[in-house]
Amino acid sequence: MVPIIQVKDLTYTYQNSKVPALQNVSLTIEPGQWIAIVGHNGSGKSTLAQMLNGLIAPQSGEVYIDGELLTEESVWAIRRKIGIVFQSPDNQFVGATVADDVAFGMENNGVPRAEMIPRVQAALAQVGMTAYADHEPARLSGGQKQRVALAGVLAQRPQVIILDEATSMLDPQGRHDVVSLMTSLRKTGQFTIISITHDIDEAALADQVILMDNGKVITSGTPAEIFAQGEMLQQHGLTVPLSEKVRQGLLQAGVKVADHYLDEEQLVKNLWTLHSNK
Ligand SMILES: Nc1ncnc2c1ncn2[C@@H]1O[C@H](COP(=O)(O)OP(=O)(O)OP(=O)(O)O)[C@@H](O)[C@H]1O
Repeated sequence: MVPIIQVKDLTYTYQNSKVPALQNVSLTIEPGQWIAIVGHNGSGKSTLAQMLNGLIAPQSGEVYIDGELLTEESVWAIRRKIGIVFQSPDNQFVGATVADDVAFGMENNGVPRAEMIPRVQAALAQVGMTAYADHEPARLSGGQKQRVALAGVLAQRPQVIILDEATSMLDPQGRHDVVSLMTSLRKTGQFTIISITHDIDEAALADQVILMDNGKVITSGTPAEIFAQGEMLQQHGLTVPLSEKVRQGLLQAGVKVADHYLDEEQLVKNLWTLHSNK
């Protein structure tokens, strides 16, 4: 299988900075996966995301999307394969109505008008925002705005969706709505989802977690593999999910919980089984 994303030895230093934002970053992402990229502020996550769709060109190294090398010539075709939803719900709207806004990316890509309408409708249905098609984007809640931004990306039928801290400015309900949407998009198997996040509980839902620090990839693995390394996470300024803290606390107190990472639901089941078998 051709990896959907392959990054080889990427290095980048911003013009006005002495410290590299990315240093020899290499990684391979298989299609259909949900990847969480975690790391504390300034670790290089957003720079990497912008490099994946050619918003920033690498100073050295290579980016391959779906087997194709990202170059000045290929960047426009490749951008159609990769949609990004950014952090701020307020800075990504251009249309007067929600429907106009969802259509905007397709207009830029020269999709015929007759094709645009059903694609807008389908994308709005996919994010549960059909009833808001004629609303002004500015009047929506933060979570609704991010769902509309995601609809704009979906309407372009990308292979990869990057969410660059797309839930970080949302209230718990908005965050929950966007994360549920990501879960349902994953189930379709049609997209590779790359979520850059500070929310470790959100990262726990991913298939793979990539930990970055100081412009480097420190480690990657399943959430279970990564969260079992609590000390290492702390060294890089991150915490472990609540369920893992509870599990470790219980182990220390002599409770015979499972000896590996469990998400909240699995931990509750594990404790219930222990209780029932007493
Ligand atoms: N436009 C810029 N000009 C100069 N330096 C920059 C610029 N953008 C980012 N940097 C620097 O590059 C490094 C990586 O930043 P980047 O935004 O990629 O990290 P991040 O992990 O996404 O951080 P955050 O979680 O805060 O968004 C940091 O040292 C940052 O200060």
